Amino acid sequence: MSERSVPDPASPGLAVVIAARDEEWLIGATVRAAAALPGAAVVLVVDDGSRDDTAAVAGAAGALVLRHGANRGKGAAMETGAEGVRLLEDAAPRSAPRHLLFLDADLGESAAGAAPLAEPVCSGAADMTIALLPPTRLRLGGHGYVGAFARDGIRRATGWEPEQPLSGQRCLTRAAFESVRPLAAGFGAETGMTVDVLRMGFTVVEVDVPLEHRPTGTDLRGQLHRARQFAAIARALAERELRPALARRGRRLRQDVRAAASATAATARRASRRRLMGR
Ligand SMILES: O=c1ccn([C@@H]2O[C@H](COP(=O)(O)OP(=O)(O)O[C@H]3O[C@H](CO)[C@@H](O)[C@H](O)[C@H]3O)[C@@H](O)[C@H]2O)c(=O)[nH]1
Ligand SMILES: O=C(O)[C@H](O)COP(=O)(O)O
Repeated sequence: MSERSVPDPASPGLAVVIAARDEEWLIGATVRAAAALPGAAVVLVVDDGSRDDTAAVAGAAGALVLRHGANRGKGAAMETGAEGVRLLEDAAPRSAPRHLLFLDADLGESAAGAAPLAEPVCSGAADMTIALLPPTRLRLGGHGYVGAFARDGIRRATGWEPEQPLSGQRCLTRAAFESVRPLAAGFGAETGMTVDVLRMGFTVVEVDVPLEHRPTGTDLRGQLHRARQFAAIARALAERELRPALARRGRRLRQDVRAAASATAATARRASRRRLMGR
């Protein structure tokens, strides 16, 4: 897709990135709605190893499409999308890099409601926004235990408690995005990103948006999906709680090595003095 002109030349504008796996039914409507968002200069779909016609449908709807030959998970798809945006900008340099607006592929026409998500980032009021979907549309499937787990982990790591921690509909500046790469793997990406963005001192706000996404069911497939989310979030949180401990351990190790090295040098100096005096 060719890049469309941004109405305000002084504004960085938006690059919409959509990770999609087996989304041929909704991706076309999502892409068309995303392309019509104010400031959306490019819509980039990352087909994450789909087994259906997601890539072709997205391309026909006007998106630029990048493909993973095999499924690599949501976090990797988001990173591929951001890398695609960077390559586009390298080819046509701009004064300000575009903000990234991440949307899921299953929003369909409701993606048209994502505009308020970008406003605080475009105005400089926030470095990252997270979408708050209407609760009636959100709560259709399970017991919300995956969300509760992520929420609790983010609060323990940062002191901030998001209402909808899993939400992948989010907008952030490139500076914020670049500072938190690499993202956590798979469905841990959002939880890890929120922790890292906050720890880097960036501002995060949740924004009400009238988006609708496909609810996760309560059948076996739905519960396995939740189990995968849970495992990825647990990993993202464990990595983040471990990092300061590892850094502390690393500092201690370096101190011990330095101390041992200077003790060895002192012993060698003493031995050499003794040898000289003995002569
Ligand atoms: O291996 C995968 C799996 C999914 N997706 C895409 O990721 C998005 C979210 O996946 P979905 O199956 O709809 O998961 P949900 O449980 O509905 O997702 C909720 O929870 C996820 C984190 O656990 C967030 O990424 C989503 O934004 C949030 O709506 C969709 O566009 C998928 O096509 C991929 O790109 N690769
Ligand atoms: O779709 C989602 O956001 C997750 O799979 C969690 O779903 P639940 O809140 O219905 O358990």
